[in-house]
Amino acid sequence: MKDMAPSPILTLTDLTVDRGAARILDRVSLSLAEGETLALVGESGAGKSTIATAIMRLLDGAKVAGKAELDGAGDLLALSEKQMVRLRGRRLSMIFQDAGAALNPAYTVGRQLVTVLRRNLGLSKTEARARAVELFTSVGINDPEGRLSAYPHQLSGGMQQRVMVAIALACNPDLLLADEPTSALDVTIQAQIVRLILSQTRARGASCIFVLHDLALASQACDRIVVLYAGQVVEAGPARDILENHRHPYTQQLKSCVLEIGTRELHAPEGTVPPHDRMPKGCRFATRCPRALPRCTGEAPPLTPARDGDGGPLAHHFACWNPE
Ligand SMILES: Nc1ncnc2c1ncn2[C@@H]1O[C@H](COP(=O)(O)OP(=O)(O)OP(=O)(O)O)[C@@H](O)[C@H]1O
Repeated sequence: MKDMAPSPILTLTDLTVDRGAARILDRVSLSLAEGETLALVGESGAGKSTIATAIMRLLDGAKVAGKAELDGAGDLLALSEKQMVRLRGRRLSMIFQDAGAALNPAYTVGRQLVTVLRRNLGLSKTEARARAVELFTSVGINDPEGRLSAYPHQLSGGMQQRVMVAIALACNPDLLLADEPTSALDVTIQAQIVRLILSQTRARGASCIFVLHDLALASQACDRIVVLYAGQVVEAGPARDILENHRHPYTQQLKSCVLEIGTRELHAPEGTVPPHDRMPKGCRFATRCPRALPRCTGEAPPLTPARDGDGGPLAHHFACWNPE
């Protein structure tokens, strides 16, 4: 019988990142199916951006171990910089938190987009300009022809991020990494930009890893959620399972914080994350966990499937000795 499971476009195996004595990411494994959107959630410092940046091979001054296999390209962590240059933009693209800082202030946004199109797709000047107008239209930029000659500072934050989305999607990448692309924007336009990124990636059949703070938004917008705590995956699975049938007490805390405060912003649960260079040997969440048992401080819980016999990398799993 033909296997109908979607094939993974990206598989991370034991991705580990050290900065000096601090272990920022600890054996993170996850898989992303073709055409799937996956949200990385967790409070500040959990390592979400580090995962995205490690996949792009844009981490400076860190020691990276493990594997990041992109379908058809092999282990990204083992490729040369020259090979990575060929993949960035074409197969992998990233949208950063602050579009204002990511765009070059000295060039018009049209020139920046046209350059990407010409360099990666080998289009002529006229073809690239026509394609740039189409892309600006698809990301909801009014007067796309006129806006091509604007400098970044002449555009609002929301417009700048739309330009970044157009640049990131210009070469139809297979995988888009969006690192909290709305954190520098007004609350009123945050959801619009998230929806725009997801609709545009889905329309192109691309996969997307979305770094988000907001568990509610992640569960509405994405297919799967990975919850990170202090550099480790504590729970992962289909978005609905994570929202409605989560097993890890940290996921519960993330969810109740949002619900209690009644905003769309993720507020950190009480207490603080242990420092990276002094992580406990047991469960890292034990010091803040209302369900902690003596075992939790002595022994780290392994990731366990939430349902018997449900062991695939895309299934719901969690790491806890005393789950909800
Ligand atoms: N360039 C750097 N030098 C030193 N430490 C860093 C650097 N970048 C990140 N870190 C540390 O790595 C840890 C993980 O950071 P990361 O930005 O990946 O977390 P995050 O979950 O994305 O948080 P946020 O939501 O605040 O962006 C943090 O403790 C951070 O201080």
